[in-house]
Amino acid sequence: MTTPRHARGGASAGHGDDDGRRVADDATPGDDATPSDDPVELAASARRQRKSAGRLRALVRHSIRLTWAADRRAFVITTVLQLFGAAVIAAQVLIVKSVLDAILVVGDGGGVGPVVLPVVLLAAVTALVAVSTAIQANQQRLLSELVLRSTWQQLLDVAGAVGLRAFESPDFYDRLQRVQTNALSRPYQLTQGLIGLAGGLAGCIGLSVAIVSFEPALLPILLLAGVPLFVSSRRESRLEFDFAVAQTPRLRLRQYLGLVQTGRDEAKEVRAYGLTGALRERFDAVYTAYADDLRTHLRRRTRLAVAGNLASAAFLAATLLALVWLVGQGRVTLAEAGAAIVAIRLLATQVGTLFKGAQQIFESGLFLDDLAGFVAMRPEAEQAEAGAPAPPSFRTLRADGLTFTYPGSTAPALDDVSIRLNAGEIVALVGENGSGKTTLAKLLATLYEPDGGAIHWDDVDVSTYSRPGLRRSVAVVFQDFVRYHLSARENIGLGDADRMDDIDAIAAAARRAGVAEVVHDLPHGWDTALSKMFKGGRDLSLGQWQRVALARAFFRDAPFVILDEPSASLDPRAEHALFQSLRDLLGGRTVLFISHRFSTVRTADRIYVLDGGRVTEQGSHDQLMAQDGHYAELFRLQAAAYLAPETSR
Ligand SMILES: Nc1ncnc2c1ncn2[C@@H]1O[C@H](COP(=O)(O)OP(=O)(O)OP(=O)(O)O)[C@@H](O)[C@H]1O
Repeated sequence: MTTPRHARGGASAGHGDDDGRRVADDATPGDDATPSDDPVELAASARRQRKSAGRLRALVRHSIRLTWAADRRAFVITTVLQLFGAAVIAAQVLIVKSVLDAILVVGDGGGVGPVVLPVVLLAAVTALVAVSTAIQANQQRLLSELVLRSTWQQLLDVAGAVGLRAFESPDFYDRLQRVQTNALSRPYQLTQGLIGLAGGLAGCIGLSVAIVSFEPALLPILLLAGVPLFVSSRRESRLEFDFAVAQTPRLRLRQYLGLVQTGRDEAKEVRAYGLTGALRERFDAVYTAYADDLRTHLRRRTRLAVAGNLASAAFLAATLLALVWLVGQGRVTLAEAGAAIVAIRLLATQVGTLFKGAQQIFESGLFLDDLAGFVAMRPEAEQAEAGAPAPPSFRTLRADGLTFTYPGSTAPALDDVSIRLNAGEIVALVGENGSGKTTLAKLLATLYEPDGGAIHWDDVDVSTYSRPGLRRSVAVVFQDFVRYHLSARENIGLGDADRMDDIDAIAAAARRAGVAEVVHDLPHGWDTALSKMFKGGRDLSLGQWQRVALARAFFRDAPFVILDEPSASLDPRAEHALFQSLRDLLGGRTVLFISHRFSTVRTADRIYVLDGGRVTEQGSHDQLMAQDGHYAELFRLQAAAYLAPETSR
């Protein structure tokens, strides 16, 4: 992503950001904390990472931080229960030995008395394990959900902090998509992996101690049994990475094709053009191809898992044979041998849990890197928009020699543009499609930083002010304003979220924008959702929506108002009323408006004409008509279109 002009690098602003930094720091050389979006490079980078020895350590550290930040209590409870479970497993082995000892005594003609206590103990411990497992499963589910929430919070923090320029970058958008997609499944996998790793490790240690207490020689043979599992699980995780990376583009296409067929906005056109069948076929084809690849992939994974487990089983068999030999030698008692068999079986399960946990963490590694790289963008983005407290308004706003090229474009959208707005003036921007009007409005609203030139509020370069602070003094109605699928109250109240409860002011803004009656007729008044997606909701006409967008800007009560084609969907009466009363409606505020309708433009104090990203003419309507240039030509063209039928009568 292109670094904004005023980016100064920067200190971390919160723990989430620290996390992002640290994973990058923890990673060993060659690790790539901000992976490329090229699938081949991603796969190669993932492979490099998996080979590094510190990789698992770095991932575990990051996983713990993520989980800890999500919910300490649930994390502690789950970990303690897992460790408790592991300790109990080791105790179970020792109790089994006591039971066997007691049974052998009974077999030798002794009374049943000595058997009672170990059997009761074994039953109690078994019940304890069952209860602890049930509690743990619930805690684990809760923890996974909380990690998911925390991941979403971090993701939304970044999405909200980055400048608009980021949304022009395919790299940013790809990463946002990937983090979003993964955020749904990876935190769960990560939590499971972490807990499995901790529990498996503790279980292995406990059982190893128990086995060593019977016969130390058994342990090395048993440890060897873990090697094939280790090798096969590493290969499996590598396969999983490659599969995930290779399938990402297909997955995105599938998601998109699903969206087009289920989206409300698309529904009209899909039906009008009869696209249901064609789109469905494409969706099915993409899904089938994925399913075929998944089958092949799973076959490979199964082959690996079978090979690993068979080899491991062979080592286990060798251990059991060794045990029989040790019993024959008299080095191990029958009770110890029986308990050792139980321990060996349990150890195999624990080793499996351990490797599965490590594998899950490895498989989440790509997601963690993506997330870390993504989260690390936040402090830089915030730093780029930081500055001195912004003044509440200006007497004069001056844009001097603004130049701006959209990321990825070669031709500038604005080229050496200078304009001026005095407080209280109504200034219009006109020009043909693509001449740069909206781009200039976005720069004046401080949504983009210019590549060259500067914007001054009372002779101070606005890049020295906090941009969010400046934006509090600006109200914009965009050409493609947002129709929030929220209540009527929120649709207007979001103009100034801090005053959302001020229903009187919201109602006043609605009256000024001519939408109060529409709200009055809604079934639940202000609480009616302006969307058919929710129960009791209502949709509005495009013109009514435009009035809602205007009401939102009026409610903001900002000294500088930008209106980008505010009347495009208004009927002629409403448009006339809007521009006739613009001065009253906006009472002394500075207004910049963009319009293609010259009948509305002529009311402006000053008009700037843009052509090919440059200001070519400026002045009042009368001055521009007198100049007889581009403006006059466009004005006459439009006027003639209206007058032609009448004159031809
Ligand atoms: N997000 C973008 N990325 C790349 N180029 C863009 C982007 N938005 C606009 N442009 C280009 O910048 C130039 C100016 O666009 P702008 O939207 O400012 O024009 P406009 O005068 O507002 O046009 P219209 O009257 O059609 O709304 C055009 O060449 C356009 O293609």
